[in-house]
This record gives sequence, structure tokens and C-alpha cells, in this order.
Amino acid sequence: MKVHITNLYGMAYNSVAQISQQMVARIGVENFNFNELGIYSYYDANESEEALSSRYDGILASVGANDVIIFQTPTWNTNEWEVGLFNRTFVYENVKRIIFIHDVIPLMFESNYYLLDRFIDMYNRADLLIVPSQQMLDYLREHGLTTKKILIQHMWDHVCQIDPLIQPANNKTISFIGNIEKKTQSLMDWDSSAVTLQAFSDPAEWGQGKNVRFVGWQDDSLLINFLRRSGGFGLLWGDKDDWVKYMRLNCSYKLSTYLAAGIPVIVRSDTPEVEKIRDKHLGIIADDLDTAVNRVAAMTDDEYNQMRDAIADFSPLIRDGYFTKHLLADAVYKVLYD
Ligand SMILES: O=c1ccn([C@@H]2O[C@H](COP(=O)(O)OP(=O)(O)O)[C@@H](O)[C@H]2O)c(=O)[nH]1
Repeated sequence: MKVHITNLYGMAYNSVAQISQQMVARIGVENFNFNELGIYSYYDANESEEALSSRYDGILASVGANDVIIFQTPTWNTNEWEVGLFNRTFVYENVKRIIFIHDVIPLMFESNYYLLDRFIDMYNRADLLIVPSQQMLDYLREHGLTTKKILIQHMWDHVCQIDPLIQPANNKTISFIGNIEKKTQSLMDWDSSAVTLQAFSDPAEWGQGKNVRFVGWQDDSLLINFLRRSGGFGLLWGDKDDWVKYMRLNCSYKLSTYLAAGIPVIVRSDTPEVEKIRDKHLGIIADDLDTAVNRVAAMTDDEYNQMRDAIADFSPLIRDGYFTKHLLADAVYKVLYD
């Protein structure tokens, strides 16, 4: 019996969808001897049926009867393409199918909502599903999900190394490592002089005259220690309507990046892992930016260092990939035995 895992290629080098799939696949290959099924992301709408059929056969060439396939989804090709690949695996006898849901496209973009039933129909044909959160599971159940075997991801890993000589300090800085212009309009109205907003993008007009520091995109090899050196907090935010709703269901990659770097986080009270963040003292919980900024401005070094030390205790799990190792091992075990 072989275990296969799909892996995404062809996207921009800074695509977080690709970065996260490649990290999961690498953990599976290096720790459990999984076999990789490479998937190229491309514009598939005009591909002939014949070409598509050969492509599917090529992707699945190493699969045999009784194997396990872990599909990392979405593949970011069209839904028809993805379902087509999934369907093709039914020609192999007794193959077990695990779908690892990284994102649910119909819930990310309102214009794709009409596709939700088709996605759920595919999820229902999996032997086991890995879902990002209990909240996502509840949502999918309310919308027709019936798959019995379920695992909850809870948190991303961010495999990396830190420089332990750099200690994050209570600098009055809030870092945001996402796309401000696309997802967080309110950050563009930054008006705090006490706390600096650190944006990981190129200088933009909206930041002029404000207490905003633009540091540009940092390659993964630099990002973690850059965040450690900056200290302060890592912000998880969004204020576009569909994004706010989606953030209540998904597992945020940037949340794990901040924790991997060892800096406390700022999250809303409806963030899926908020209880762990509260119980383990990993950051600040605030539902509006003013409250968050005031808490950061008023924070004492002692209070900050307690959070930093609590994160240092827990974050090796994220940096060494234990959430994913645990999940992948459990998924294979559960699909074959439990
Ligand atoms: O300068 C940067 C800024 C971001 N990122 C990566 O981009 C991720 C955030 O992407 P996104 O906002 O799509 O993640 P989400 O939190 O929405 O899952 C971070 O965790 C980093 O891995 C990076 O490598 N360099």
C-alpha cells in the first residue's frame, strides 16, 4: 500500500496556497515516505477531453489498487477539473480518498458561492476529510456535508528555523503580513502615533504622512527573523464582508507565521482558535482596531514578555511541523483502521 499526496505547482513563487501545499507534501514525503502527485495549476478551460484524460492518467500513473490518496484542495484549477481528477481515481480498486481542505473557494469569494453544492458533493465522496476548524465543519454540515470520518486541522505549521539570539521585544509595532489593499481597508486609515503599523508591501500612497512603515515582501528565509527583530505584535485582520465571514471558518497561515516567529498575535473574538490563544496567553483579543492599538500602546514589558515566553514554549510544534505530522499520520490511521 502506498500513500500519495497531491502537490501544487505553477503558481507565483509567493503564492501562499502553493507554499502551504508544498510544506504539507514535504512533511508527508520526508516523514512518512508519501509519494507525491504533482498538480500543475493552469488555465484548463480550453483543454480537449483527450488531452485532459492523458493528463489525469499521467498524474495518477503511480497509483495502484488499495492505495491511499490525500488530495490537497483546492487545486486552483476549475471545479470541473478537480472533480474530474477525483472521479478518475474510482477506476482503481479499493483506493481510499482523503481530502485535505485548505480553502473552500465558494466561501472565499461571493461570486463563487453558487458552486458550494458541487464542492460539498465531492467532499461527501471522500473516505475522510480534514477540515480547517470546528466552525467550518459545522458550516459544511449545515449545507449538506455527510462524510463520517473527519479530522480538524486547528492550526497551520510554518516550518522554519529561528535565530534564538534575537528576542522579540515590546516595540510599539503591529506587523501585518497580508494584503492590506485587498482585505483590510481599515488599516489604510491608520491614525496612531504611538504604535507603528509595519506593512509587508511596497510603499503606497495611503501610508503617506502616517505612522506606517513599508518593508516590502520578505522571502520566507528572511521573514521569520525579520518579525522577531521587529518584535511587537502580529495582526490577523480583515474587513471586507466575505473575508470577515471566511475568517470565522478558516485556518490562517499568517497566524502560524507570527507564532513561529515568536511574536504575540492580535485576533478577533470570533477567530476559530481564539480559546487556545486566550488560554495559552498567546496574544490580544480585540474586535476593533482602536482597542487593539490602545492595548499595544499601554502594554508593559512584563506583560509582553509573559506572552512571548508562553509562545516560545509552544511554537516549536509549529516550526517542526507537528500539527501536520499529527494530522497526516492520524488521517491514514483513521481511514484504514478506525
Ligand atoms: O513579506 C511576506 C509577507 C507574507 N508572507 C507569507 O504570506 C503569508 C500570509 O498569506 P495570507 O494572507 O494569504 O495567509 P492567510 O492568513 O490568509 O492564510 C504569511 O504567513 C507568510 O508565509 C511572506 O512570505 N513574506
